[in-house]
Amino acid sequence: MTATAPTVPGGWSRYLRLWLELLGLCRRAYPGRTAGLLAIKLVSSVNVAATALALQATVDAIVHGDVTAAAAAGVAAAVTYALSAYLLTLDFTLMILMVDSVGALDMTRRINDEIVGLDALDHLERTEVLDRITVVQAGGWSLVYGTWTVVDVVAGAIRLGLTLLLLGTVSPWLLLLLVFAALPLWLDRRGQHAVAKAETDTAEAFRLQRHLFNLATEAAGGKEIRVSAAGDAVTELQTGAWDEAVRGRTRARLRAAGYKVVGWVLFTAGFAGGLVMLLDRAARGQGSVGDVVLAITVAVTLRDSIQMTVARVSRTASSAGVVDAYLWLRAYAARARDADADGLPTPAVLREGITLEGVRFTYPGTDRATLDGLNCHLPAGSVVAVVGEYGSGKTSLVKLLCKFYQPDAGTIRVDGVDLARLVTADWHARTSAAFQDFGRFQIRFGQTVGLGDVQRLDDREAVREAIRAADADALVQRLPEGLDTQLGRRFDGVDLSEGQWQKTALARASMRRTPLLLVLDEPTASLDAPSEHAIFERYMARARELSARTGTVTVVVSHRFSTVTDADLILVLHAGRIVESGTHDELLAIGGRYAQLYGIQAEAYAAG
Ligand SMILES: Nc1ncnc2c1ncn2[C@@H]1O[C@H](COP(=O)(O)OP(=O)(O)OP(=O)(O)O)[C@@H](O)[C@H]1O
Repeated sequence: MTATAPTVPGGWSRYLRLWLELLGLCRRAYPGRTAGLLAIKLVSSVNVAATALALQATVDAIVHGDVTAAAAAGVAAAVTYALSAYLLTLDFTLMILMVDSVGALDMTRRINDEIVGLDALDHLERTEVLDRITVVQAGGWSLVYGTWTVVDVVAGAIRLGLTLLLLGTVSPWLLLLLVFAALPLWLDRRGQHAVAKAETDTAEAFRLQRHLFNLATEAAGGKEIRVSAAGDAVTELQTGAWDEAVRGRTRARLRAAGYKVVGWVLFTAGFAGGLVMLLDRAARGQGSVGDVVLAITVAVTLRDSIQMTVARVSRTASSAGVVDAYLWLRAYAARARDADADGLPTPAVLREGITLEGVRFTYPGTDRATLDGLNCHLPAGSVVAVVGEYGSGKTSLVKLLCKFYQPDAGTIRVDGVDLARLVTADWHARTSAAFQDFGRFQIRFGQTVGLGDVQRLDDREAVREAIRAADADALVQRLPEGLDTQLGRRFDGVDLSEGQWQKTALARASMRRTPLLLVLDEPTASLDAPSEHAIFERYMARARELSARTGTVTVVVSHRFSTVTDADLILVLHAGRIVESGTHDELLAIGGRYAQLYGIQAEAYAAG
């Protein structure tokens, strides 16, 4: 995926399409409730005019001495007035139900499916994507709420239109109130725009604050913070981030409030002028008494109508920040998926292997290449060791092989086909990997292993086989309920040591039967020397077995050189470049960097 931002097609129509789509979602999930809500909003919007007309008829009937007509119109006025209050309560209750169910449940699932479930990893390290995910995840419900607010705006506009129509029948001059009504709307929108921008601008500071909070309260980071007495320093950093975020948002909210006050002052002036004119007409005996009552009734409710419409438009505008972020993320995800849609199938078996040609890679948001000028061939069926000092780029190289990122330049070929052209999900389905920062899935032990091949998640025999491959049989035997043991103390389960968690990650990586790429990134970093030895022996045997079955390339990353001496090919990385490559014996014979570092480590081990 390229680093450029996606363009979201369609100006205003894109909002309209999304609102209609979300209304469709509500209709499919709750047809009765959706129809009910639409009906309530429509009836409410015409009800005010009905009340005003009934009052006008009542007063005129009284003036003409027609008691029966006056009583009938009076009852109609009372019923429509009571109906307003009843509909308001019903509307509120149904709205809450709708937003809770569709907004919280269905939208969260959608957001996860559409955006968070992207196959690549680079989006999780791009701030422009992360900022939007922060906004959307916190406000998924507001997408649905915003949609219904748009329906409210339409209903409010109908109500406002009817109100103005009735006022126009009394005096066309009263229609000027429309101009005064538009001013607060426009000013309020400007304020909301500033607030939405401030929310996106400060999302990073909020994320930092949450990260620091989690760091201090979760067991892993919390231990180190307590031992190093860094609690105050972390709190200070957290307060700083919080302060920055809140200050930005408060400034924008104050500006928005200022716009609102100015808008209301202007409207109040216009409204007062209209009332003076009405009183003048009444004093000069123009129109019926009923007309005057009608004008006063609707003029009084006009204030409410406008206030409600302004509030709804601002609510819609305030959810526009979330809508924009959501549409941007959808376009981003669609582009990523489109790039994959025409992808080529992953081969069933590797025949030649994986070839890197002039590969350069720079992490998103950084300006220095982490890997540069990588040229090498990883033959099908081989065990390739990648060694080098800390930070030399070993893990970055395997991330490229796993297609989590795209190189900035150069190509990675799989049996001659550019890896970028293979369907990412298919390539992932044929990749097995245990990473250095392995996941600690706090579910049942059997599941944490079975997740390595979801199709065989419940295949206990397959899970047991993977456990044996990772030399973790003894660990399972010690667990109170074996494969069914719940992991993680937070869930009333068993906590594992670092080495034991690493073994579960290794077992997970052993679930797939036909991977084309098997990545073991520092697979024994948390294990003791005997376990390390046993694991390497088992993995060399497994690599040979996979090699015969599917031509799998096994890539082992290690900075302990002694563990990889049996590899078919050793790549020595230094500052993002391959500086030497060959077998252990060949590299020793060269007497270069590998030989030097191997010698130093062997001495250190002997001394230890
Ligand atoms: N997500 C990232 N964003 C930006 N820079 C990164 C990221 N991950 C790694 N780097 C940088 O890339 C360089 C290579 O890191 P990498 O993890 O590939 O090295 P490594 O050889 O695997 O190191 P180690 O032996 O410590 O695991 C380092 O300078 C690191 O800071």
